[in-house]
Amino acid sequence: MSEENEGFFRRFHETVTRSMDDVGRNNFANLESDSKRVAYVWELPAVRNYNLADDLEKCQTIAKFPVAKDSETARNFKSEGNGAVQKGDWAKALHFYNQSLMHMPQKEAEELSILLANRSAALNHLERHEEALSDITRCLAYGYPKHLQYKVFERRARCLLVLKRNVEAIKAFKETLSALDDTKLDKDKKQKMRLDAQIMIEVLNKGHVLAGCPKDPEPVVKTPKPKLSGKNNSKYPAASEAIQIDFSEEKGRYATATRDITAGEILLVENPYSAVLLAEYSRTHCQDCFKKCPIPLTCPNCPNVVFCSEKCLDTALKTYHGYECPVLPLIWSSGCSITCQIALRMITQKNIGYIKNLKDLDVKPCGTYKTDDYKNVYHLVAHEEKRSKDDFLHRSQMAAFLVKMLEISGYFDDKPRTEPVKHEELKSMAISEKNAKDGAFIGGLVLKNLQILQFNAHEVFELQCPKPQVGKNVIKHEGKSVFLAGAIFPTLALFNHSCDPGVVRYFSGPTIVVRAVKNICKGQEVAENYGPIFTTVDKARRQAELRNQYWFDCSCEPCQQDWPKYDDMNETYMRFKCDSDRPCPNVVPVQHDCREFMVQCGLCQQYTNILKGLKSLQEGFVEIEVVLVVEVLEIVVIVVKSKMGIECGSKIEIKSVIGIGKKEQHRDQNSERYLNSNLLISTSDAQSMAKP
Ligand SMILES: C[S@@+](CC[C@H](N)C(=O)[O-])C[C@H]1O[C@@H](n2cnc3c(N)ncnc32)[C@H](O)[C@@H]1O
Repeated sequence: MSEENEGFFRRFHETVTRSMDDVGRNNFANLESDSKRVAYVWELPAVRNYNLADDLEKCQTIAKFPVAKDSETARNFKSEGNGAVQKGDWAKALHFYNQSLMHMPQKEAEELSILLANRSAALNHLERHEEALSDITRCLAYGYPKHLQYKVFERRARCLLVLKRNVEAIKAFKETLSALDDTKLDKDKKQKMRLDAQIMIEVLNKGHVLAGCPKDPEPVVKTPKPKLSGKNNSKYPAASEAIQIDFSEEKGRYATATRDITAGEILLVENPYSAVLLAEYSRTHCQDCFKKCPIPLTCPNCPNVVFCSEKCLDTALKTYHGYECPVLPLIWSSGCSITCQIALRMITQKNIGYIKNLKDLDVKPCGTYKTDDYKNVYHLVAHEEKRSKDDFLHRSQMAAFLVKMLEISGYFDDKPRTEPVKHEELKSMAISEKNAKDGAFIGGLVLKNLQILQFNAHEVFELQCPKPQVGKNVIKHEGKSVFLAGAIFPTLALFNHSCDPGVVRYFSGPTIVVRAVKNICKGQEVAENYGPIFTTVDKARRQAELRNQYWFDCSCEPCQQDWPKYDDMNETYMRFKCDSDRPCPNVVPVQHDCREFMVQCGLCQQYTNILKGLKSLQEGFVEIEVVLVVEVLEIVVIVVKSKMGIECGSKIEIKSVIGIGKKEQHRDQNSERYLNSNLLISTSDAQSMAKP
């Protein structure tokens, strides 16, 4: 990939780093706070004189992200939509109207209203009546021309009829009648429509009385929110009361079971403190709740992001998107990774007044551990004491760049800008004098966020599940998890890793759900999975990955006892933990045709009774090949192969599940469970982050 395609941040980083001599580097290394580090970067001549406008001219990726809406592009899409209507291709028409709406500037209110009316027609034909109704309301709000309104009122009435909302339909037919007074239709047509509407009102009124004047049915209820099994923990409300957070010098904080936990229990349901959608999904998924948006609402100012509802649009505009909107093309084109975008969102989601009021951040918070309290996030592991000066320098440059973007966005003036960024504003990467103090404080927070996210961010997945194929004794699911966004979950971030984890994660929008996948006894650790697990990755690689990415030496059971991977397990012998009186870490291999029940350990020479182990195997073990997620919230296990006399195709109780998804997919996903967030630059999408 060419340097231009990679984004311009790398060039900025290299230029600034090269410009520093040993004295400058030493001065930087001696700085003691994050805000001083970022302020130092802005003082460097190479940063003050850095002309980003020059870089942008060379940057090819910027062309992918238009900075403003454009009526010509919008009108071209609209004509394509109208062409598709003439051919009766309503799905294509919907696609083009969506595109047109995305690009149409807000000042073209009448054109927007016509587009929405056209889209409602397409939706009605595609039998998406609820969505057609929403577009009709929107088109009227935009000022749909009076002489055409009879059309949308009549469409509204027909949609309501299909949805059996007859009382509302009567009202809509009455609205059609009054709107017909304003039409330019010829007399006969008008008369016919009037008669049709009157007949419908009469028939519906009679039917309504005959049926005993029932109320209209309520609109369809959305998917219920996932719920914890049992009560919430009073100190950590996102977690169940079955979990507590302990501390040790060598492992920091970690979760343990306060009582026996049964496989399948939901142990944590948490909203993210911050979450950011990957750029490649910004026009297909809601920027705020990550739902797929086949009928998008668009940002009034930019053509780059979509929303699923007025509620999400409103939330985003009033907070983070209001500020990010004018600089998003710059941020995406810089090539910065999703982690850097989360570090920025942790600021933009709150206004400058809130951020400036954050006091005594270094005092450890006590009391209830709330997910939306920045202080809790601030105290997550950042390993500052182990960082090199080069690491700090690189992150400080990223923080300086991100805060410069904030300045351009109007964040410091508490007023989101609406006009596109001008090239003159990019002739220096230093922050202006008037924002120096606030800039240093916020820069310090962004730098801290970058360090925290390195160890605590999660990837958010969307489960894509096409219809299952039902065959003889087997239901085949081709579902796959797609990496959609990055997020930080403050309570889940307190769970440590084990290569034989006790839980799995899945998502309902940006909300994370954590379920036990095995029985966990009271007092035992409830461990997460940071990526490598013993079933698929050998010990040396697991240890290297965990050391490199999370800066700890894993001493979990599979690492201590060097458990074999699935593929290396030998069917001719079984392995039993040495069960002698003395604590012995050995695993005793037993041939499958062994006739003894007391076998001797090669390490401690004591005897282990293997009958106990065999009995628990018989009770709990089945060979599970397929583990499915049904409607995201329910885990169901279907046996397709069993050595234990369980019928194929039957549903079984979960005793021990190693993950969600097909065995193969589980393997693929595991390496990507956590963001590779020690990296600041991503080359294309966040999946293929390149080393800085
Ligand atoms: C997401 S945090 C987990 C919570 C953290 N222990 C705390 O005190 O906030 C990740 C960090 O926890 C520590 N950690 C996680 N799993 C560990 C383990 N199995 N053994 C030792 N340290 C671990 C490492 O320092 C790692 O960088």
